Amino acid sequence: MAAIISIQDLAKTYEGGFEALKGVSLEIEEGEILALLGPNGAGKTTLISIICGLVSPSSGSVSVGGHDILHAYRAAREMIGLVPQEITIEPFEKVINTVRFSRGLFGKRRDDAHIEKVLRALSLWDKRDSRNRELSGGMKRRVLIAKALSHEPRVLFLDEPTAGVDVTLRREMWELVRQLRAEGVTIILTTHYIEEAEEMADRIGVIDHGRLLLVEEKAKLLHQLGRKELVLELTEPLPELPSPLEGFELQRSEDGMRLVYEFDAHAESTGMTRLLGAVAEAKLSLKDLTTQQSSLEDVFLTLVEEGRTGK
Ligand SMILES: Nc1ncnc2c1ncn2[C@@H]1O[C@H](COP(=O)(O)OP(=O)(O)OP(=O)(O)O)[C@@H](O)[C@H]1O
Repeated sequence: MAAIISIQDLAKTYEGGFEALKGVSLEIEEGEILALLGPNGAGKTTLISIICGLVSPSSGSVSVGGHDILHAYRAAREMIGLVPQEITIEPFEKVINTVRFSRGLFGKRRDDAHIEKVLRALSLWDKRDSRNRELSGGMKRRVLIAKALSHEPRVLFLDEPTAGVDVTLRREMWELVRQLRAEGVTIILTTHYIEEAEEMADRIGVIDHGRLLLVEEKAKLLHQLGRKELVLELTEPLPELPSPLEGFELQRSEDGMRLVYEFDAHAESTGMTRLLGAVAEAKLSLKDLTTQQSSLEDVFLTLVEEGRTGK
């Protein structure tokens, strides 16, 4: 797949000297769903805002569909729909006019059929003649999405789409995002919710302190997460591995009181039965036996921690 967004060595230092982005390079492929994960203040919104032309970069370059965001701003911006974090809609305007107007801003001719399709997809059609201020918070959020889709963008940015949104609306949004992807729209979402990234994304990027720490296929990350550990706590210290256990890749703790066996939880054969047979043969006395699985959350925290300590 070809890259629809190409980000090269992007940096941003805000007035006052704060470095919000420190050299981010990233290729976003056409048709993918990319989730950007990161703690508060990591630089996610700054990154999105630069791509959408709301914040100017200090250095580096970005192109959208081959259009440079500085030199061909209009062409680049036209390809993008942005759903911002904060609700910004005219309170007294009717829903349908809000969405129509957004389309007009991009110089696109009026297309009521498209506006109807978008409003229906977001369960807003029945509310089309309501004033924005009469809507619930969740519905206002849908109006933001409808606005972002009004000009048929090829790339959709969702900045914290489901923050403060109830479970039903969250599910509906996920469904909508999938539909859009099926239509070929590229989607970039920022989130604090690891489960959201897990549920939705094709690739996951982790960002912290203005740096992109990792971008990885979700399937690969989940595979790594499929690694489990079996921990054997012994009643007595083991000075060395007894011969029945030699064929296994076991880690022995320094004090000799623990053995750790790593295995792939998805594999057909985990080797655990054989291992436990060998443990019995070696006549080891066990105090406890546990399995642990690292979650995406663990991986995320480890990465952020490593990124901070510069490992
Ligand atoms: N206009 C600004 N002037 C100065 N500093 C700013 C400005 N906008 C953002 N920052 C700082 O840049 C850093 C990154 O902010 P940004 O909003 O990009 O983070 P984020 O990852 O989107 O965080 P959150 O998850 O909280 O939305 C923060 O420390 C923030 O205080």
